[in-house]
Amino acid sequence: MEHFALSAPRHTTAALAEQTTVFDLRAAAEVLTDAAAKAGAAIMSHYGSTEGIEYKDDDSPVTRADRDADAILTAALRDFAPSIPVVSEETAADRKAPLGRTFFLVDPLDGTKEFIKKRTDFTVNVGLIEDGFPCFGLVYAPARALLAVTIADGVAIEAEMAPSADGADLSALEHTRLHARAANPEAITALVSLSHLDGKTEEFLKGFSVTERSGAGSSVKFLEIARGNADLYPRLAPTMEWDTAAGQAVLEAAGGHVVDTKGARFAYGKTDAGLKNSNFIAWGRTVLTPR
Ligand SMILES: Nc1ncnc2c1ncn2[C@@H]1O[C@H](COP(=O)(O)O)[C@@H](OP(=O)(O)O)[C@H]1O
Ligand SMILES: [Mg+2]
Repeated sequence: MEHFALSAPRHTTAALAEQTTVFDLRAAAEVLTDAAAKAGAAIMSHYGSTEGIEYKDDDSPVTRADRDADAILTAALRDFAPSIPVVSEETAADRKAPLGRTFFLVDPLDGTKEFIKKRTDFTVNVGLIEDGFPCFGLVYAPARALLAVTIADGVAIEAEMAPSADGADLSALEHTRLHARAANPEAITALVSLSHLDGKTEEFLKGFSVTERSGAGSSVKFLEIARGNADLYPRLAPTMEWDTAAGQAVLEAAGGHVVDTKGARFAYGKTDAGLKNSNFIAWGRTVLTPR
């Protein structure tokens, strides 16, 4: 894989983040990589523990790991960009309240079911929405030491990064640029939710020549398409905006696509729907229609 230089200057103060009318994506990537390493360490400190697991209204679990990681990420965002609203899975009290043109979406631990089962497919997610679409995303799978983050418009990288309570320096990480692959329509690799697979998704997959298929939890599915390891992830079952914003940003910067069932780019800020997503389909470089 091609190496990509990380040469832009470091800006870490709130003042600098907000001086620019075009959001400083590079600064966001640095600050959030550091916060993700810390959040990952907090999550891993609870790995394998069954203490403090509660269940939300949609029956999805929330653990101490979710809450600790959320506190680290939201504090980092408030410090970095105090005037940009932060909507987090754990703290979004009123999901119907109007949001401005720009806001962060945080899912501190996506794939909580997989985390509880002590699998490795769970992630830390931070996305930035501008005018309805994700323009920045960070996805971090601490149990895989795998970081993916957008560092400039249309550029996403992956790096090996161990969780660390001391944080991390993005500039010091060895990294490669992410490129989604072009699909062979006769041999599609599809990814599906491990915990929320449904009949509609099974039906949809019959429209394509799927020769390989695997189940995974969390935004790892977006990541595997962005890494060029799979072609298709149909999601015809409920998710929330914070589940998908970061993964979509990374995948789009890698040359992939996330579309709604009409083929339009998947959009955000759906406060009328309480930030619930409608169905979507994630693709690598090639978007196919069912045969
Ligand atoms: N009934 C429901 N309504 C809204 N979102 C749901 C849902 N059931 C599952 N989800 C979302 O789907 C995510 C898991 O997706 P996957 O199955 O691909 O791993 C969950 O993320 P969390 O694990 O962060 O709660 C949760 O937000
Ligand atoms: Mg989630």
